Amino acid sequence: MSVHISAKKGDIAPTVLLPGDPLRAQYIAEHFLEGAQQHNTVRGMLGFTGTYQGQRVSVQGTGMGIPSAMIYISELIEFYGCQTLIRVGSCGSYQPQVKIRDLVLAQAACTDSNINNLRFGPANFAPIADFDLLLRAYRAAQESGFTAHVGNILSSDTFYTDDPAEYQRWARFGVLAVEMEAAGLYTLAAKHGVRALGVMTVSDHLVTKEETTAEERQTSFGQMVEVALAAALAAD
Ligand SMILES: O=P(O)(O)O[C@H]1O[C@H](CO)[C@@H](O)[C@H]1O
Ligand SMILES: O=c1cc[nH]c(=O)[nH]1
Repeated sequence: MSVHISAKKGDIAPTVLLPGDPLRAQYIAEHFLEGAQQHNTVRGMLGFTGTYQGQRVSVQGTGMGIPSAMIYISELIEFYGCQTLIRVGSCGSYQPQVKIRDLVLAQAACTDSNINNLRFGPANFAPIADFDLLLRAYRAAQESGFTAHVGNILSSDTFYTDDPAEYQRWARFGVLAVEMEAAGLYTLAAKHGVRALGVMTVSDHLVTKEETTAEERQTSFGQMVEVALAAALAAD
């Protein structure tokens, strides 16, 4: 086992879906995977491995925020040898055309986190998605008739901000939406030479103030998982 995951080497598939919420990991295992076995309960950060259309897939909760997510992602890559990591999360829309329940495929992820300032000093590193995964996810969404927006997002260190209009600075530069982990995922994928993508569902809207209900989130959430699985397995 690694420090935060109790699975044995080999128990986790090379392809892993990464929801922030560990109970979403359980939901995905129960509704999308066949023969899913729980591989982690340490700190309640549930992880499961099963098959999807005959191919092994794992799903591992990451917790909220870049620091928590980077712990799990580091261990998945360095200890378990995972090669394809796809975040499946919720996000808040910054743009009127990115509507509630739409999908956002994060081509790149800005961040207000200090992770890359620590590495690169005054220069900036641009965390980006794996192009192949991104293309396959977009095509999968199109083929299924799901509305998916491709572009830049913000991975923020804060969920609650002092200034509710702060998002407009990012929105003016075309940033589509905010979440809290993708920049950490993309940075670690670049460091280790593995593939990563963030597929998000818009759960709330900073412009219109709309929010999804729990039931709605479950329905659109299914689209996000379908797209992530199609992209991951088509690329294998
Ligand atoms: O729905 P998840 O995957 O947790 O993602 C989003 O939701 C959490 C905030 O509520 C943050 O983790 C953010 O990135
Ligand atoms: O991080 C997040 C996730 C969903 N919605 C937000 O506004 N922020």
